[in-house]
Amino acid sequence: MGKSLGDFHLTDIFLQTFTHEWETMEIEAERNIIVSKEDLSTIDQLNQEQKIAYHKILSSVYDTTSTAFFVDGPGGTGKTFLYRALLAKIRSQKHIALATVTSGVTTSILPGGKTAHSHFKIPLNDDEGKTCNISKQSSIAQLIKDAKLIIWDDATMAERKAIERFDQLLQDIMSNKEVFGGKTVIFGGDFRQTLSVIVKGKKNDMIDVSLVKSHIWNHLEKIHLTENMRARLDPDFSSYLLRVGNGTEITTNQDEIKIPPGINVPFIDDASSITTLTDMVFEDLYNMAADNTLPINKAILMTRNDFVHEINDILIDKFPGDEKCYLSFDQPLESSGQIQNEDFLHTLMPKGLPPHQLKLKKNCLVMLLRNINPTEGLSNGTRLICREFGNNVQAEITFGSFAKKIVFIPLIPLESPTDDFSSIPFKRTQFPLRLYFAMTINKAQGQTLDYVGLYLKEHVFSHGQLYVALSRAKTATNVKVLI
Ligand SMILES: Nc1ncnc2c1ncn2[C@@H]1O[C@H](COP(=O)(O)OP(=O)(O)OP(=O)(O)O)[C@@H](O)[C@H]1O
Repeated sequence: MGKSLGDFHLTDIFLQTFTHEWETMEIEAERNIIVSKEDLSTIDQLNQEQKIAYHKILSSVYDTTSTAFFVDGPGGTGKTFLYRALLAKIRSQKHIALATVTSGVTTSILPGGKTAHSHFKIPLNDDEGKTCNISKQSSIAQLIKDAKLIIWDDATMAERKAIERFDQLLQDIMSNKEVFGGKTVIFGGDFRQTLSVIVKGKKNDMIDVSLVKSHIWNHLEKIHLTENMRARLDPDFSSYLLRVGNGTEITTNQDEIKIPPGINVPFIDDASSITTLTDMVFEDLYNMAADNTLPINKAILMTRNDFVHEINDILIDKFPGDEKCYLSFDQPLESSGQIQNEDFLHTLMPKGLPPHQLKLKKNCLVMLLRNINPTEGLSNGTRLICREFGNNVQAEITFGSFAKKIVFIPLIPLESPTDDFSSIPFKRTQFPLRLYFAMTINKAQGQTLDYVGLYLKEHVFSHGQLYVALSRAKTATNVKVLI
């Protein structure tokens, strides 16, 4: 059974030594990131807009006058593609470039990507103090000092205070009062895709806490990408997406956006409509199970976790092959009455945790739920195909720089999220995996999918969420929406 550091009841001195060694390993890995041929090849593929941005940013990196940038572009305009080209160029010259994202969901999309919290120890909320927890003499500070470029993707999802603390940290480490201590920093994102910055916040509350309201905003040189590279083969679809994202698509009297007829799957009843949608998206389920070389890049997107589990259960039952079912070991983190009951804990399904009953089959697609080893390609959000089952799950990485690599996923203890107030705090020991037939819209951010099924079992709470979901697809013919 896997254990966490806390299970060993280590003394403070041991814990400090362990943390120090762990950090040293992480820094060493960061300094030695291997650039894949695929990432290097992105440099020659940049479109005109990306090329101009690429050269402008590189001249800031190598000149003495450094600039901070904001790369703005609707979904699919190749922001990530541009970052990958920049990271590949700088790292291939044996320099350090740090890739940061706001949310753990998107860490796997950038090579060597880590959350801002784990990279720069930025406090996540006000209770944790006002500055980043990094001393000027530490090896992390030295790494930051040595970095030629720092990229922070999805900065539109970050609270401005976090970015202001990051600015203070860089000024302190660099002993330089210029913005970001005179370092070349790129922020990027798409305000149309901002799902929620504050829990249950209204649009104006979200704007108030976002980067645009910070004094830093005016210091950022804006770079705009406009060509939708994801949907470039379907210009009408691309224009429709932009109207949805900009809030200019015509709405009904109830402020609802009409889904074009070709995309819409009419609702008859729950069971038959789900069958229609799943058959459309996964028409080749038998081929997927039989041919372990087939790239699987499709998913059904939904608004809520419990709906996702329902669809995943239906599809794993349909997926041909023998089932392997792993049962988790669940323990409460607080001791009181009802929550002591393990059977009750088994029924809980908070976000970011694997299910109590993890049903898998050979060649089915799963998503990793934790950063096990980002420098070796195992990040939160990494997509894998299950190959063999034993004490570990043997799986193959499907996309990105580590594609085709065989990895072993261990059993680990995972705690329920602290920001999920509907759940009881507990620890689940399970493989950190979830089936990938269906996922929440939130989890799909940053991805490009060959086929998207969208099941809106309840109204999406914002145009932004609808926009994120639809804009994962490349053409209108490869999107189906069931309402
Ligand atoms: N210059 C290019 N040549 C070929 N393909 C490209 C180019 N730029 C982007 N793409 C492809 O277009 C798709 C979308 O690109 P990317 O994910 O970088 O966009 P994005 O702006 O980061 O999107 P999102 O905001 O939705 O995360 C990807 O499949 C990417 O590989």
